[in-house]
Amino acid sequence: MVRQAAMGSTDLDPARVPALIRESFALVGGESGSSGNSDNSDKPDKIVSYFYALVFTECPALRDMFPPMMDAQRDRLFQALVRIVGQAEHPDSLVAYLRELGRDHRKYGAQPEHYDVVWRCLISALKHYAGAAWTPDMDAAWLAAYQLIAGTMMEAAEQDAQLAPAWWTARVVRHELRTPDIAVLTLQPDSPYEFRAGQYLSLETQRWPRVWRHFSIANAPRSDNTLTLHVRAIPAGWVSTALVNHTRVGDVVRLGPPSGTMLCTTTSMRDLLCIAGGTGLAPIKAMVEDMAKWNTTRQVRLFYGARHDDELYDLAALEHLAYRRRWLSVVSAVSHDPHFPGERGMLPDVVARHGEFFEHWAGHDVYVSGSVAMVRATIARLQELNIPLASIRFDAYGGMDGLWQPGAGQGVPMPPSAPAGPGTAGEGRTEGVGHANGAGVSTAGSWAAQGAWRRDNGWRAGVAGQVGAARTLDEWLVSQTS
Ligand SMILES: NC(=O)C1=CN([C@@H]2O[C@H](COP(=O)(O)OP(=O)(O)OC[C@H]3O[C@@H](n4cnc5c(N)ncnc54)[C@H](O)[C@@H]3O)[C@@H](O)[C@H]2O)C=CC1
Repeated sequence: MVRQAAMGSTDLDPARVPALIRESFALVGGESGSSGNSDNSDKPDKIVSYFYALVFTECPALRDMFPPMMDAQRDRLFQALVRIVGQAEHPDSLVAYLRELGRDHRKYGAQPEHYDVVWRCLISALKHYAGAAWTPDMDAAWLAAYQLIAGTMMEAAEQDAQLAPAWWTARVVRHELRTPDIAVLTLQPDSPYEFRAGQYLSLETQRWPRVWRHFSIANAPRSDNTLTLHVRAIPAGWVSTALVNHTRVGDVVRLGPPSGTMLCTTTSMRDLLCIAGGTGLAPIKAMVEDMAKWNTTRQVRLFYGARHDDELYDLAALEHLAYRRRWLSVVSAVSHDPHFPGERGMLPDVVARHGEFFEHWAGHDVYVSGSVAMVRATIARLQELNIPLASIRFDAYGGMDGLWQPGAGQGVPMPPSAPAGPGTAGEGRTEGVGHANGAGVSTAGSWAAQGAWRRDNGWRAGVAGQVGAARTLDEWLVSQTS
């Protein structure tokens, strides 16, 4: 019965799935994002802790895939749920994200049977905290959702396994301390690492096994296969501190697959406005380096901001590139030194000031990269300058997910109260959540349509097939646990 509901039978009208998912998520406090003042405010933390306790009880071997400290992991799972619930009306918009998540989970050693464990524990945890208000229709709605989630992830992982390793080892071949807090590292992966300029990767150090953090690749693809990362050591940031302060040439790290869609489109003829705050420069630098291989006509205005001038750690390289490529101009700005003789101010203000001279900011393709706060403030200011959202791309991670809701172009900024990613800002990106940019959101999808798409394309195995044999979710749960 439940499977039929997901596939569009009369048992559960598929059109009700998004509303049911939202309602049920609200029951466990999910509607407030993470913390709020309602009675539900601490439920998200509790539910995710409870979920992991169930997972590790049922399958103790899974504990070895996770880091000793689970705080960031808990946060990421909740953010992923928020994202899925937030886009429940548009499951087709989740497919690319879920495929990336599936590929990325190969590095943890995730197997198809693990998805079953996760499903049982997730639904048990949701029901436990929702209490009596939980209804059988909510079971069916979540099952429909999970069928898409797990099926898409497993399929992507399986396909990726034919093409690429689950992870790469890479040796540090260069380590430059540009400031006491910022290092530029060059890595030599052990086998070909294919990526596109503007993408990011996840990285694990030997010092902190199983703790993965995201960093943008700061270079265009090179013939020698090396990768450069820009890393700022964050106080109490395990991986970033290890990379900046405790990593030496010859050390080995592990890399996950490249992700992200903040790519420079070669088909557009428009000039570029690039805005980079601090180490957020990394993906922008990669794009500019890439453009140096093929661009001749498009003007690129790059605004590069730091708090103090000694933190403009890559300015010399940018100016050198601008000298050789006349289509590139770089404006550097310092925000926290009132005596700095050059351009002063926060990046959005500096960009707005220069817009007076460039009446055509609105005609530019815009790329923004930096902290969550910087990206939010910059997008808000760009909107004041009548720059259409559809022309703005940003490198979003973790906490940026809450910035977007389906609807227009690249997305629609939400109020600042939208969920941010506590505890991980500054450590690159939040693991397991990925980007929120891309080519807009289609409104054509539905859970039913996605189910049909899966079926037509031979969606098989895993949760979908197994649950299908049971008549109700509870029946299936009993059959799985007995
Ligand atoms: N390492 C990497 O590969 C990447 C890092 N990032 C993120 O970039 C950020 C870089 O941080 P930091 O180097 O510490 O730079 P930062 O926080 O010192 O900011 C640099 C500049 O950005 C602007 N800015 C910062 N906060 C702002 C706000 N609230 N409103 C308006 N403008 C603001 C200011 O002009 C400031 O001088 C981190 O959050 C990091 O996670 C993003 C992409 C890639």
